[in-house]
Amino acid sequence: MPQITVGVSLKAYFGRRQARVWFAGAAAVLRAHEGVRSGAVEAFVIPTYLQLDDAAGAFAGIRVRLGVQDVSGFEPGAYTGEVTAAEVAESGVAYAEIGHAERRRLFGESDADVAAKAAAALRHGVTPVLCLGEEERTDAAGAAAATVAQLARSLAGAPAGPVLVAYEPVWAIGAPAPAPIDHIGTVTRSLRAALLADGDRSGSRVIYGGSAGPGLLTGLGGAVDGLFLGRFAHDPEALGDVLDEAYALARSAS
Ligand SMILES: O=C[C@H](O)COP(=O)(O)O
Repeated sequence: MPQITVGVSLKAYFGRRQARVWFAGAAAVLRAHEGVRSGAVEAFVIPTYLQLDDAAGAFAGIRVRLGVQDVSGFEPGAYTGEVTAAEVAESGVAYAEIGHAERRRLFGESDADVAAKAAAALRHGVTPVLCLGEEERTDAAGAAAATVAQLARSLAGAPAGPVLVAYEPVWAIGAPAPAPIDHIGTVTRSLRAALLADGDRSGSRVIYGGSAGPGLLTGLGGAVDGLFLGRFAHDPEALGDVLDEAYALARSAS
C-alpha cells in the first residue's frame, strides 16, 4: 500500500498554551485513526522550536513524526540564533522545513540559502520538506517549468538523499481556496519526473500545500503523495477528515 503523507505546520500562530491544547486534540484524532495506526498514512507535525517537547510528549506512542520550521545551513559553531541540522538530528526530529514562501519573502531567503540548508539537513540525515512554488499565478505549464527549475537550484550541491517536496504556489498560501486540481497535477507530475530522473533523490515524494483542507486530497487522487496543511488543520476534526481521505486514497491505490 503506498503511504500517503499528511503534514501540518503550525507556523507561529500559537503560543505554548494554545499549542498544548491543539496537540491534545490532534493526538486524540491521530491515536484513534486506523490509517495512522497501520502506517498507511504518515503524519507529521511542525510546531515552533519551543513547542517541540510539548509535541513529543503529547504524541508519545502515536506514529507522528516531528519537524522544525527552518534549519541552519551552517555546521555547529559561532552562529548566534541558528538551530543546526546536527542538533535537529540529535533531537530525534525527522523533518526540516526549508524555503517556505514566508521565509523567502519576509526574511530574504535566497535559493542559495535554501540549498545550503537542504545540504546541511541531508548531511545529518534530516529529511528536507522543501517548499517550492511559483510566486504569481500563471498557466500550469509555466508554473511547472518554474518550479522544476527552482527544485534544481534548491538542491544544488546537496548530498544524495530523499526530499519531501511541498509544492506550494505562493499565490495559494493563506488564500480562501487551494490552486485548481489540474494546475496542481501538472506541476506535481513535472516535479515527480524531475525527482525520478535524479539518481540522488530516490525515495523522494511530492505533497501539496496552500489552503489545503478537507476534500482536496480526494479530488487530487494519485497526483500527490499527500498534503501539507496550515490553517485548515487548526480544527482537529478537519485534520481527521483529511486523514480519512488519505487512508481511503492509500487503500484505493494498493
Ligand atoms: O505550511 C503550510 C502552507 O504554507 C499552507 O498554509 P495555509 O494552508 O494556511 O495556506
